[in-house]
Amino acid sequence: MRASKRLKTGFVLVIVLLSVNLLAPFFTTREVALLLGEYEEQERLHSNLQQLLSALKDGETGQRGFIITGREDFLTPLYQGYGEVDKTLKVLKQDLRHDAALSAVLQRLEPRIDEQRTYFSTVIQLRRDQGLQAASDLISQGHGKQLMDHVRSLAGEVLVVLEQRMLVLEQKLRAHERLRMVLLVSMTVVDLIMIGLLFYFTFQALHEGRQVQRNLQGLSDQLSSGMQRVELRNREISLLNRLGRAMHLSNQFDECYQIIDCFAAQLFPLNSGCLYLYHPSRDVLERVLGWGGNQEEHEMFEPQACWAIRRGQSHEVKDASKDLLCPHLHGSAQAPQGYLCVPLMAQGEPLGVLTLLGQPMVDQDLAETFAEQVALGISNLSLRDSLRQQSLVDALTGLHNRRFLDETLRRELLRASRKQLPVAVVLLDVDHFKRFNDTFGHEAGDLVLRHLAIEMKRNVRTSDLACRYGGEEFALVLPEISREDAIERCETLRLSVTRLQIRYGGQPLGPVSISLGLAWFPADGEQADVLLHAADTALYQAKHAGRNRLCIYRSEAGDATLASS
Ligand SMILES: Nc1nc2c(ncn2[C@@H]2O[C@H](COP(=O)(O)OP(=O)(O)OP(=O)(O)O)[C@@H](O)[C@H]2O)c(=O)[nH]1
Repeated sequence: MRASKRLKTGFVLVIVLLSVNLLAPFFTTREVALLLGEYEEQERLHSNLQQLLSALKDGETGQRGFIITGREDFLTPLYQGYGEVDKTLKVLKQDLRHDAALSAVLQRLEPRIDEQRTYFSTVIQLRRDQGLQAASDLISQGHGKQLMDHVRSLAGEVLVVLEQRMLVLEQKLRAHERLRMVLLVSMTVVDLIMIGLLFYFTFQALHEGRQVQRNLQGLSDQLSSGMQRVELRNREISLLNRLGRAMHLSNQFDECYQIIDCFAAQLFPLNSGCLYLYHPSRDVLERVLGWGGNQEEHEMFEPQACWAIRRGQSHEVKDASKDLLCPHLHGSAQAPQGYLCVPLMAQGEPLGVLTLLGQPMVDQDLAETFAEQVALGISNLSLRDSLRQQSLVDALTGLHNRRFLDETLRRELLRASRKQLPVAVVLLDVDHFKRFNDTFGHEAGDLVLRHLAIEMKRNVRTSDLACRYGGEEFALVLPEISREDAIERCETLRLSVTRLQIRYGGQPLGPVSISLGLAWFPADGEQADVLLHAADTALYQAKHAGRNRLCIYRSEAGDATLASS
């Protein structure tokens, strides 16, 4: 039973007991009052009878006084005593009319009193008439004494009965008194017990109330900390979503690393961290990003130096004296305090590792979700970059394609314009290329194109651009080059092509030559299409002039100049 319920029951019991406490004395007191009334009645009867005897005695004394002295005034007590006796006798008869035993005694007593009164009257009259001697003689016969003794004996009978009754009533009164005391004491004890129990239940109820309050407070605290955790989780989820979206929109790795840096600082504000990615050679991991002041970490390390990479799962170190410390973190000031390495995986392939250091330890689930997002973002970016590279590279020759040329040439011209530097644009075409196809087959023609591409790459600087412009036509963009150097470069290429000895299926394909047209920025045009058109015009002129030569565009004449033959 709960304390509050016990408390209610206790209150009801106390009210019941208090009611009994009030009623019990009422009943016992009423009983005692009745007994007392009865006792007083017996006592009054007893007293009346004593009074009656006393009056008779007074009367006898008065009668003796008169006999001895002869003086009438001695008779006054006798007359008064008999008056009193009559009155008392009448009252006694009235009071004892329902008491058969005592009424019978009274009925026997009354004639005796009357007889005694007659005897006294006779003696008194004799004294008056015949004197003292005659009265004394009569008295000395002892009849008067006998009458008095008889009266006393009858009155004594009544007195004894009354005294016995009074004794019985006294005993009853004492018994009632004892009962009342026992009741009083026991009720008091029960009351005290009940009050004690009430105190106990009240204390229990209060204690239970406080316990309930503490429980409620605990629940409230749990709820509020749960809400805080939910809010934190929501914030983390929102940050992770934003990280994913931002990485998806990013086209460059540097920008992508900045995004990771920005979100890592918000998700793990109390920790520092590093992001390592596999080098294209895949034999080492390079640090591409670090945040939170951990510059003492290694710039690169071998895959074997990280337990997370070796095991293919997160590696957490809470106590450096008990857990395995990754070798790539040897010498780190923060790592012995605790760290977490999470491998970055995409489509089952390891991309790198995320290392989070410092106290408090990061939430592993959050770190792994973050690592998943980062791996996905980097993997997508790599894929997009690779697709973009593929879309800008010609599959046959490995040179950039025309689309790349269009993008790059515009940028190069802007840069050259800012710096006021020249740019040479060259278009070149294999002479009588159709013959290779027709004579040896299309694949042989492809082979010629691939050899030409190799020669082009060999003869340009890394800052130059060699592209397949379309079909058997190619382009060169040579920034920051003097006119002489550009002509020399074209000539070197043309001559190297003529020295080619290409064989297809064991069969020599014969001599290969190219024709080239050169236009000049800014002299021949400032726009890409204008320059390309000028170079094409010069190329046409080279073909027209007999092929295997370079022609330079002449803008003022709208014509091209032969530079070589
Ligand atoms: N094998 C091969 N042939 C190609 C490719 N692209 C274009 N061609 C062929 O190259 C030939 C180009 O020939 P033409 O433009 O008539 O001129 P040409 O034979 O090069 O003679 P010139 O007047 O010296 O340019 C066409 O037959 C095309 O089909 C390619 O990728 N591979």
